[in-house]
Amino acid sequence: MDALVEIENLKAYYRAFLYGVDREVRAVDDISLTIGRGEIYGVAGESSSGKTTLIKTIAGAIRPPLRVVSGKVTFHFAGGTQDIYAMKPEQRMALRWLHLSYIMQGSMNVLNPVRRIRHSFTDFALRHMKLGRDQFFEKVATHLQRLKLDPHLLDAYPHELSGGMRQRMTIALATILTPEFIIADEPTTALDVIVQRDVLSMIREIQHEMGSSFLFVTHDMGVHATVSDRIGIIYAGRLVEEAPTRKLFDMPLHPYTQHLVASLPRIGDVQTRPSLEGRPPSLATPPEGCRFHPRCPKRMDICMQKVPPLITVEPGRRVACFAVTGDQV
Ligand SMILES: Nc1ncnc2c1ncn2[C@@H]1O[C@H](COP(=O)(O)OP(=O)(O)OP(=O)(O)O)[C@@H](O)[C@H]1O
Repeated sequence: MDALVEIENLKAYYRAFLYGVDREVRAVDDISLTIGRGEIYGVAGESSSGKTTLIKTIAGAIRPPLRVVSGKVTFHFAGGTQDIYAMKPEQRMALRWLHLSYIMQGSMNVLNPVRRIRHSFTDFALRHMKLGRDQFFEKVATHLQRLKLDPHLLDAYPHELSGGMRQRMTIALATILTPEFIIADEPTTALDVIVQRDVLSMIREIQHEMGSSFLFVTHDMGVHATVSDRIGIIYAGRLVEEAPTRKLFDMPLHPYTQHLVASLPRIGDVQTRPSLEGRPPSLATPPEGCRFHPRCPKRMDICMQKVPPLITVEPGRRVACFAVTGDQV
């Protein structure tokens, strides 16, 4: 695989005062993964598992109380290879929009609610394009048409568009400079199912036509099944399984992934799906050994004592579970 982004042994903790005690919240705890050129890498996990913290840490958007304890993030963009933590803040800013862009859940965060949409395009993209205004807007119109959006919408205010249309416009904005890497954080969570389908197929088309890589974060396994090429499953700040999407759904290996896949609704279902007992642990006081062991139906003694390493069980497939790999450390 031709790597675009390499994440090695990344640890990022928050400092938090909980009940008067100074603690570390281990939100990203020793994560290593590689995002290939032109692939959609999905990250799944339940609420508070560390997905947003992982995104912030990869993008180098780190502010107290979050700090990177150790690890490395390397981008292999067209301009060369960059170690994100060795870069100055202004160098990191220079990557934004041109090489790396974001699609977030709330499109209103990006589109200025009191200005016509065309201003958002000039604010973010004009200076990077080195074009006169007329040529710039010609290019924007072509891009919108390619994404099946009417260029006249540039004269609208964001509130005049439906939620789905606004999110599509945000995606057009995030992709106008054909960035190599796009981070999408729950981009369809607030949309109804039909609109969600449109937005997902738009993301797929962009990936196909522009060859961009995506880090696509959502808790929704149904969305991952539609859009992601590979999936990394995060539980309590750790990557517990990684596999190509089809394999992950056909034969999930980790008991937590098995639960996620089994709880997806299926047409014709008459039975309710069994829920997992217990709750995810506090990341300030996670359990010893495997963090999933208190809820795991396959728990063994070793799981309470040792952290299961993420082991490659076949090419492109990794899992951190003693029940699958045995004790290989
Ligand atoms: N500013 C902060 N200070 C302390 N702890 C924090 C802070 N922000 C997040 N956390 C903690 O870090 C952990 C991971 O949070 P994060 O937001 O990354 O999870 P998430 O998987 O993105 O959740 P969600 O899907 O609900 O957004 C949680 O335990 C959360 O409480």
